[in-house]
Amino acid sequence: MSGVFIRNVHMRFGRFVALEDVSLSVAPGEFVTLLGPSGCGKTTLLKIISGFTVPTSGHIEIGGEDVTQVPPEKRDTALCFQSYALFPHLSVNDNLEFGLLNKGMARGERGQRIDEVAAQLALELQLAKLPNQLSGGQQQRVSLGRALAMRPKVLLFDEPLSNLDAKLRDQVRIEIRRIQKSHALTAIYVTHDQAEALAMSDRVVVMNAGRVEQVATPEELYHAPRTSFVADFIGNANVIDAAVLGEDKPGLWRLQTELGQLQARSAAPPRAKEIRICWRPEAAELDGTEAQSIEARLTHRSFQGHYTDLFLDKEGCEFRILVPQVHADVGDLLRFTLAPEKIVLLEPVA
Ligand SMILES: Nc1ncnc2c1ncn2[C@@H]1O[C@H](COP(=O)(O)OP(=O)(O)OP(=O)(O)O)[C@@H](O)[C@H]1O
Repeated sequence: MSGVFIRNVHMRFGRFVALEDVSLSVAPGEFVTLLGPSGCGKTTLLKIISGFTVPTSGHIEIGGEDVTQVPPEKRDTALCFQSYALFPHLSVNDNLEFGLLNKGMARGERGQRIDEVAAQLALELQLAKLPNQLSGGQQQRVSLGRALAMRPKVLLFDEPLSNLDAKLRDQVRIEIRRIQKSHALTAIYVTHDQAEALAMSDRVVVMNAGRVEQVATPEELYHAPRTSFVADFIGNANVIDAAVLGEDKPGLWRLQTELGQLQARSAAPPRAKEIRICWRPEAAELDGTEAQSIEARLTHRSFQGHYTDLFLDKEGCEFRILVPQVHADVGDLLRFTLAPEKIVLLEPVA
């Protein structure tokens, strides 16, 4: 088992800074996702870990060894791309076997590995076909199978499920996770799909414009985002500005906001006098027992099945709440409560 250590990596393309001082430690057997919007540097970082790109400065360690200058084929990693990079003249079976042959694996074991991944990825009936006789989703699964069959110390994935339909994507996600866990492989997975990142990962690295915004478990990212970027990128959040007035009791902060004075509970003190705060739409309660309440006008409602999405406005400050049931019409004034524990203190206002 090998961990990956990324230390102070910078990457410049000419004058453009693609990665700025990125550091990250991935434990052996851990599944870590790089998540962020298009162009934030996820693929560049993955290419640096796999050895296809050498960083402008900084270091990569795999299994305790500095591999920054080691070529990709000499690192025990397998990279599974979004574009499949299959050998067009080889059958599916031979594509899956290629890396195993290069590794010098015995025939019996090769056959066993291929049968195993073919079954896991529902490719048993495709083994004799050539890549151009497969659908896009099947090609993507062959590419994935090729990486999984190798069982390298570190598995690297770049949006490997982008061409699968929703149902197959769910199944393959579970398979990837099962194989990775059962062989205790270290995995680094790139996606811009936050639902995928939350569902699959031990920890998620949220990236923004070449920098790491936050590294945390999915639960932590959702409930305790550190910045408004993270709060907004992971699920839905109401983000507003607040001025810190003081500490009413230890860990209970009084804030002045557009919604009036609010109390927020946080063991860590606010990072400045003027900060952003957020809360999740489902954190508010209509008819709640909490003393801290807010009155606002309903501007739109959208029925979602087991809950209703309410859009509210208080003197120009707009926000959303999710409630299980509501008997109110657009234009009505609604009172809802918001517990201080549900309000998260974010970064200083720039
Ligand atoms: N070889 C290169 N030369 C110049 N600029 C590059 C090069 N490779 C990447 N970049 C730039 O670096 C930035 C990060 O690219 P990268 O592919 O890492 O983004 P990403 O987060 O993976 O995006 P996506 O989700 O769209 O794949 C982009 O602005 C891209 O244009």
